[in-house]
Amino acid sequence: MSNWEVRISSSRGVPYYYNTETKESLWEAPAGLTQEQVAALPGAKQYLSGDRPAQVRASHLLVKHRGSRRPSSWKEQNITRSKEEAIEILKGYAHEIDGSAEKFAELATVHSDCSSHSNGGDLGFFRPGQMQKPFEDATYALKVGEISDIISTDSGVHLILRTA
Ligand SMILES: O=C(CCc1ccccc1)N[C@H](Cc1nc2ccccc2[nH]1)C(=O)O
Repeated sequence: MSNWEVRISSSRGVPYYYNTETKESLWEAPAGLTQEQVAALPGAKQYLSGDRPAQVRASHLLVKHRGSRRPSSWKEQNITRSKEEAIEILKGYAHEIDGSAEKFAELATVHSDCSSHSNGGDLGFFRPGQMQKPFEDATYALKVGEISDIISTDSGVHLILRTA
């Protein structure tokens, strides 16, 4: 069949169709493909399935470690703590936060290794395909107002508060 696949536009956060052979991109499904053929394209299940709300909003508190993809932050030029140490530190914050959104923003501002610290950890709205998968899945699994368990991404270990 054709060399079409479904991808996500990270700038617009919406799916588009990309032909890996002709390098052509389309916002709408290529003409001539049946509904079934579109649904069978690589990426269709992940990016076309409509069961997730279009966008969510979350704040997070990130503690990086030496295995982080970028072991540096506004706080610390060269982060050398182990992942285990990072998890222990984050457990301490989770205990202090104790489910409070206000405490979450306070601690994220002071302790988060992400630039979003300057905004209480707020990342703004995002859609499926824009954030690292473990982060996206954990956020969508939360109800608004809920705080996640500790989750791990290539960036480090996080606490997530879903806000919308
Ligand atoms: O990628 C960013 C910026 C994220 C951001 C989005 C929207 C508003 C403000 C910040 N910062 C990384 C750390 C990081 N890794 C993450 C992975 C998932 C979600 C948020 C993350 N933050 C880093 O600093 O290494």
